[in-house]
Amino acid sequence: MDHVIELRELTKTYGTRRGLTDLSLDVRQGEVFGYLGPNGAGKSTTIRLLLDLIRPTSGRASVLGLRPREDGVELRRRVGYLAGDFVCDGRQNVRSYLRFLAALRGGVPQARIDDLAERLGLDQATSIRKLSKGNRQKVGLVQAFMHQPELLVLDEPSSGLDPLVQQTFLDMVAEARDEGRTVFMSSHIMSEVEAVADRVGIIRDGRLAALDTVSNLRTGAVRDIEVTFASPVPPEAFAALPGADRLHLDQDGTTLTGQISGSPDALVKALARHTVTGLRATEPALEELFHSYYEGAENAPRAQTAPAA
Ligand SMILES: Nc1ncnc2c1ncn2[C@@H]1O[C@H](COP(=O)(O)OP(=O)(O)OP(=O)(O)O)[C@@H](O)[C@H]1O
Repeated sequence: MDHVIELRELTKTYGTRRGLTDLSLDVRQGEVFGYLGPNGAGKSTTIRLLLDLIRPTSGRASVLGLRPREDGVELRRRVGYLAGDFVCDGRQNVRSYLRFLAALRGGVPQARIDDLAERLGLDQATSIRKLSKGNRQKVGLVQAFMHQPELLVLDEPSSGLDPLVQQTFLDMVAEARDEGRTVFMSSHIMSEVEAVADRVGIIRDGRLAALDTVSNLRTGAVRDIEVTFASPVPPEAFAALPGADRLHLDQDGTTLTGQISGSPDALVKALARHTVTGLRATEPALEELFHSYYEGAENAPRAQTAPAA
């Protein structure tokens, strides 16, 4: 099975409201797939459809080769799911709550639960009822990871976690991938998706606005550049470069500024014919790409500051 998740023209309407429109998407075995989008874009709708928590208006979904509707029981056994609105309640403490969930999943070694709880800094002696939001989220993470599922489906998994715990979570995701598991995670936090995802899907208004690797998404982006030369260079030196139609050489011929879109390869080769004394170029962060995609797909992804060199 190459594709752990296959979505075909998946559409979900809520009365007259459109949750998701014609979504087709494949998630490959063993990859971490980051699913990004602003509030109300349709991320949770997609995730709920995967797990048969809601049913599509049209289109179809296949998860681990199974059909969410018909094979729900098997699917839940093989998937680790963290809901965006994960709630846990009850009089028991964290340890007995997790043991209860572990039993539902056919048993999980206590050492595995203890290890995850310890890494996340979750005190299992605390009463579920008294947990803070962040600690409830940790319970949600432990229950999603503990049975070592083939597929992890995580809706806003970092919500409420402090930065150190967020890092631990990212380590857990990377380890899951190293073990051959697949992770589908929605997020608002670009830096975490950038740090861990192999591919990214950007959803806007219920439609897929972009789907690619982080590096390919960046390739189409615009970089700001500034280059200084030891001696004047002729204006025609950079006139015919692909993607470099917005470059400007100053009157002295020693400073080149402007923007370049796509691969910087041709520019680098043209620069190599001269003595370069300074070079500043921006590396567009996923965050800027993301904002440009959901603010208006017609705008080219645009980099901001943060010198790359
Ligand atoms: N039960 C529902 N009834 C009516 N409309 C709904 C329902 N659930 C979602 N929607 C609508 O569907 C659209 C997509 O919502 P969804 O919750 O999937 O977005 P999201 O990307 O997960 O957003 P967020 O980041 O805010 O959780 C929104 O316009 C939302 O108002």
